[in-house]
Parts: sequence; structure tokens; C-alpha cells
Amino acid sequence: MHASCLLAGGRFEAARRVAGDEHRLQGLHGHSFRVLARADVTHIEQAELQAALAQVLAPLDYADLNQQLPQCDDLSLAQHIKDALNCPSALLLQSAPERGVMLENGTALHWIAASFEAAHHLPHVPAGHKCGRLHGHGFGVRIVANARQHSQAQLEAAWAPLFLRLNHRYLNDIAGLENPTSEVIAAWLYHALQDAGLQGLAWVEVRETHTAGSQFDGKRFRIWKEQRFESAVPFDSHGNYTGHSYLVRLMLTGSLDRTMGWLLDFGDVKDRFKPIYRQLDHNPLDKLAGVRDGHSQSVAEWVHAHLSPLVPELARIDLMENAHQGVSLLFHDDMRWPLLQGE
Ligand SMILES: Nc1nc2c(c(=O)[nH]1)N=C([C@H](O)[C@H](O)COP(=O)(O)OP(=O)(O)OP(=O)(O)O)CN2
Repeated sequence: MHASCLLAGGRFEAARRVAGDEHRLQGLHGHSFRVLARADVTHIEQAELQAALAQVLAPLDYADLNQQLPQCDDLSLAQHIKDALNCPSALLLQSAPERGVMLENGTALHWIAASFEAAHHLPHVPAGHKCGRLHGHGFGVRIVANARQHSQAQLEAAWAPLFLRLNHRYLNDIAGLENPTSEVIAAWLYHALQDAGLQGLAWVEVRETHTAGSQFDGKRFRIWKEQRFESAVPFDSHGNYTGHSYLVRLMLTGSLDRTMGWLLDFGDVKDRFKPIYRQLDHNPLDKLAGVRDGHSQSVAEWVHAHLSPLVPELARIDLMENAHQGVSLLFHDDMRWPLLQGE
């Protein structure tokens, strides 16, 4: 049994003034807002969800939000959109590249995105593994916390000293990061942020490359690996085809291998997916055995059927046709939470 969800996204440009502690938000300023909604397939169809979202966002586009809504801080805005949609199980609003909110099941979360640049090597990988060599990354970080307990400004303040400890360092030299996998870094950051007073911390995300990363929520680890493929799908009932540049995100959950410090090597996820990828990439998806009309939900189910015997930790598959449209299959309750937005 799994839950099947639809993902629909949108954007709008708007101006606002926000009352509150953050001085810079009090003056009139503008944003390129991004929204991602997740809804259960049993409640709505993809085109309907997309149309409903477009309808809700239209009056906000190129508008003065203070004229449209009694309150227009990120949380109020996200709540307004979620209420107007009337069906999403989760909603993510990004007001700037580095901050936003998430709503799900009556819980509101603030998040900030940050980055740091650092060198590392993984000391326990087998000889010849590329991550055993000294190398480095521009790491991405997302810090997510209960919005009742912490403002975005508090998250930024808690992150600032950690940035100084990590940026332009050799991570292996830092106590606790002797084996700096992204899972270990996520857990290290989680505990450091809690120690700094973020008692309402929900989870920490570390994006190691543009295609892979880890999350830690104090108990569980999740990792993801993304791949892109180019495929054709039927466009109408007359035999015409169209195409998409798909993004597939494979999310795994489980415990850490204590020696390796990871759940499963991102490279292994990619290798096990490779024979499946080859059947998807530069192919017509409706010709895959058992795939109905090349429909994304059917393709994601096909991927699961072929990949889960090879990757038992597989807990969720997101399949995006483009940045604004996709499906999410959840094989583990815990995977309902993290709503990831592509770059
Ligand atoms: N579970 C983990 N697996 C791996 C980690 C990790 O932290 N946790 N780290 C590495 C390496 O540091 C590596 O730099 C990143 O791995 P990978 O995603 O395989 O990198 P690629 O550049 O090959 O990514 P592609 O986009 O697929 O080319 C290895 N594994």
C-alpha cells in the first residue's frame, strides 16, 4: 500500500510591507514567490489542481498584497493559498531563495536555506572510490523549525555561527565531522542548532551536490538522489506525442551504516537505478510494460516495482514532468513531511 499525491507549482510576483520585528521587511519591497502544493490523488486530478492553483495565485500576481489580504507575512499568505485551494495535504511557499514556510496537517514550519563551501574526504570508502580523495562541495543547507516557536530571523541567527565554523574549512578536522558524509553533517548541524536553543527544530537538510542530499529530524535519516531523463508521452488520442524533461527523485529512509556513516552510497542508488533509467531515457513511456498512457503516476509505480527489490530502503518517489507538475508516491508515512522543491 502506498499514498499517491499530485504536486502542482506556481509563481507570482508581488509587493508587500510586513509588520513585525524584521526591520527590512517593514518597508515596501517585492518578491518572486514560488508555491508547491501536494494533494491526494483521491481528492483531485492534476489539471484541476493546476487550474485551481493558477486561479488562487492570479489575483496575487503583480499585486500589492497589503491591498489584497489583512496580513501578508509568509505564514498568512501560505494559509490563504492553502485555504483557497481547499484540498492540499501540504503547501510550501518560498518568498525568497533563502526563506519560506511549509504547512501540513495543521502544523506550520518556517525554513531558511543557506550554503557553505568546504573541502572533505570520506575516510572509510573502499580504495578507488572518488569520495576517498580530497574534494569539496558548495553544500546547501535547509533548516526547518516549528513556526510557533521560531521566526525565520531566529533560524538565520542560529545558523550564522555555524556558517563561520564550516565555511572554507576542511570538514574532517572539525570535532564530530571526522567522517563528513552529508548524513553525518545533517546530524551534526541538528544537534548544534538544538544546543544553540532551537528547541522547535523539525529537521535539517544537507544538499551535497545538485542531485543528492540528506535529512535528519532527530530520529530518522532520509536521503535522496535525483536523476533527469528525456522521454516522449502520448499527447492526445490520435497517436500524437509530446515530450518532457523529467526529474525523478528517489528518497530512501533507514538507519546509518555505522562505519560508512551513510544510509546507502548515493553512487549505489544511481548504479542500481541505471538499468531502469536506460528504459526511461530517450524512450516513449507508454511502451513500458504496464504503464498506462505514459501517465506519471503509472511511470512512478513502474519505477517502484522495478527498483524496490534492488533498493529496499526506497520510501518515496517524486516524478516531475516540469518544475510545476508531478506526482509523489509515498511508501512510508514518515515521507509525507519533506516537500522538496527542485532548484
Ligand atoms: N549516502 C551518501 N552517499 C555518498 C555521500 C554521502 O555523503 N552520503 N557522499 C559522496 C561523495 O562525497 C560525492 O561527492 C557525492 O556523491 P554522488 O552523488 O555520487 O556525486 P556525483 O557527482 O557522481 O553525482 P551525479 O550528479 O550523479 O553525477 C558519495 N556518496
